[in-house]
Amino acid sequence: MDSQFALSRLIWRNKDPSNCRVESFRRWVNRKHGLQLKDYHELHKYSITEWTFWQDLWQYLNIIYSVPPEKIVSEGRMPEVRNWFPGSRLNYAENVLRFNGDNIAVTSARETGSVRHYTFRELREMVRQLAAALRTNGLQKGDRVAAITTNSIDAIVFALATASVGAVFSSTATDMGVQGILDRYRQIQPKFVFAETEVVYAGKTVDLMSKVLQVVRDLQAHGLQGVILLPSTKTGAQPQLPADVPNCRTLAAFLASGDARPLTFEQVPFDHPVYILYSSGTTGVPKCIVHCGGGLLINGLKEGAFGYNMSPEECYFQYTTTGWMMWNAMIPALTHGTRLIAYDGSPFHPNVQTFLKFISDQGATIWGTSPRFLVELQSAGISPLKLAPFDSLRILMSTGSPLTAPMFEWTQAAFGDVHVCSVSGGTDICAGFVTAVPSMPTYAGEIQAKSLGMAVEIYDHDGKNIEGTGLPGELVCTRPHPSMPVYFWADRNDEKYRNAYFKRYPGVWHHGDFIVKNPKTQGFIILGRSDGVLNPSGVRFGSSEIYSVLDVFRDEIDDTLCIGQRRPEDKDERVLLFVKMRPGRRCDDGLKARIRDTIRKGLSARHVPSYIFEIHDIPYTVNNKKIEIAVKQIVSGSNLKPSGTVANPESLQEYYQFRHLEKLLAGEGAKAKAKL
Ligand SMILES: CC(=O)CC(=O)O
Repeated sequence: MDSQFALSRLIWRNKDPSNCRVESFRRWVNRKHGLQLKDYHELHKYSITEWTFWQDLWQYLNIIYSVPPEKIVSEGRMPEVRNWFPGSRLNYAENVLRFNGDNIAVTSARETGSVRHYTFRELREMVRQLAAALRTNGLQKGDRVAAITTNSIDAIVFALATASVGAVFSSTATDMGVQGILDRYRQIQPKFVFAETEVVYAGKTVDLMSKVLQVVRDLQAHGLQGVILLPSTKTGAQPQLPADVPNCRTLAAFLASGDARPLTFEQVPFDHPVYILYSSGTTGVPKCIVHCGGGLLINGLKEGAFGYNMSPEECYFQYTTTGWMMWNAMIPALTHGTRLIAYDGSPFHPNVQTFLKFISDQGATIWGTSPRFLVELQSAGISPLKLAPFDSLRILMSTGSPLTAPMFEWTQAAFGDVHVCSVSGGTDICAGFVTAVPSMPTYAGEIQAKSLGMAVEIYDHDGKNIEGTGLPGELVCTRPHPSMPVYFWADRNDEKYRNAYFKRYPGVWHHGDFIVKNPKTQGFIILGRSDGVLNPSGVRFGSSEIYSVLDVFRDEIDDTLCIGQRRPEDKDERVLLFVKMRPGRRCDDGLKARIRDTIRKGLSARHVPSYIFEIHDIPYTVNNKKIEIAVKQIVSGSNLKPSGTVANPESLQEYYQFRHLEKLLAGEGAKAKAKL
């Protein structure tokens, strides 16, 4: 299917690839092992053939430990192999806090305009104080600490102080509803909860007190022992403490309850849990994915060093909430001495120009954003370089969903000579499977390569490797790596864990992404989630192929959603395209004809949807991912109770009418006749 690669065009090349940290590492591996690995691809091959690769990383990235590992890992197949570096003792927070000087560690900024810088020394002292208070109040290794918090210095301190004790941290964004929070925290039973009480988003002040109280009152029946309420992010005012919640204190009072003990780091095994994240299913209670400190540390350090050249000279701004894995994944940047920007608020308030200027003024060198944000910039006709120089920016990384080839081209042109890249992995590994490689060229629409140590392959339905064929298939990982989850919380017999990843291909991680590799460039294109693969008359393709060719309609179309419909009575699947129009525009027959024509020419006649419908809204998860599967299930006949992960659950209602297509179309036909 060559159409997939029609838009893959070379758009960027590093002028000095040999200076990249990944290249220094390759030369170091060659010297250490007497090898002659010529390029990234050979280094990757080594990384998935020899277990010593992980030991190389341990040494090269200077993991701090108190007891060395007895070995790297016991050889074997997934999912049994999860015990990496057995015998070792280390601490995630001790590694992350290895810098302790006067360079800025974290810039904590809010859309209200407040910007504060914290040095590594200050960060360490804040972690010390909080860890002392947590220990004084009874936090112990293995206990859980949860937060409902904005992305800020406080959240980073909560996570690191918790990790220093060997306890396990879990966070949700402040816009998560009561049910969503309880679905998560009832399962993990935190001992302490930190919660914001008043926040500002998109210019609106949001009082969180009643939501937080509902949550903590409920969690008291699930082992909660202490509640720490944060001041308003707008005014700094302290919250009113409720009389009926025992051990409820302000953050200031909680900190004051600690003592002057020095910061110590509990020495724990490599696979000791550090974070609990949640699967973003659209129905049912979320799975509680437990990640270990050693795995997220070594893999996070690897991605920072080799994907983004992180060092003390760099400043990394990842736009994220505390409810997305990118928040957890950004923290190891501190281990490189890299400054982090924690931003709380809407990028569109007071306007997107202010946000862009902020990024440039702060000197961000690495900026992580999403296709959705870039599309908004493009649609608004923004020329970023006219607003601000972005003279420090080197890397613009997009993740969360596929960045289409036209959007790659636009972004590259809009930001000039920066490394525009796309990466993909997910919550399940809190890392990337396919990633950015700054020493290699980029091609529009493509993710550059497999991440080191990740044995990514593409399987067909029968489990045959079809990676080299140019045909799309399932993204799988055939070898264990340390950032696999250690387990799911309260998952007796590992059942949910095995079902989630190993049911389809025994012994092989099935990730659920539909992916293709360009045999010419070796780059990857994620075509969508594989349970959303479109399959009319046996032709398999991904929704993002459709989204990609429809980018040309940006002036008229705000957003699109493409899914397959197959109701119990249908013999074959048909493709439905839903179109959300820009204000004042309509999806009339003329536009529908142009859409069909564009898809036919850009892809093929077989990709043309059976029906195109105008729709008011497109459902998204709170982490900005388009929800295809729930819509597919709805139009195919299922009734869904959306989970707290859906950002705009009311939007799903509109799709129920499309399960009775014939009736709907007959009605439309009658209306059209009546008009004549
Ligand atoms: C790195 C990622 O995988 C981010 C995401 O898609 O959620």
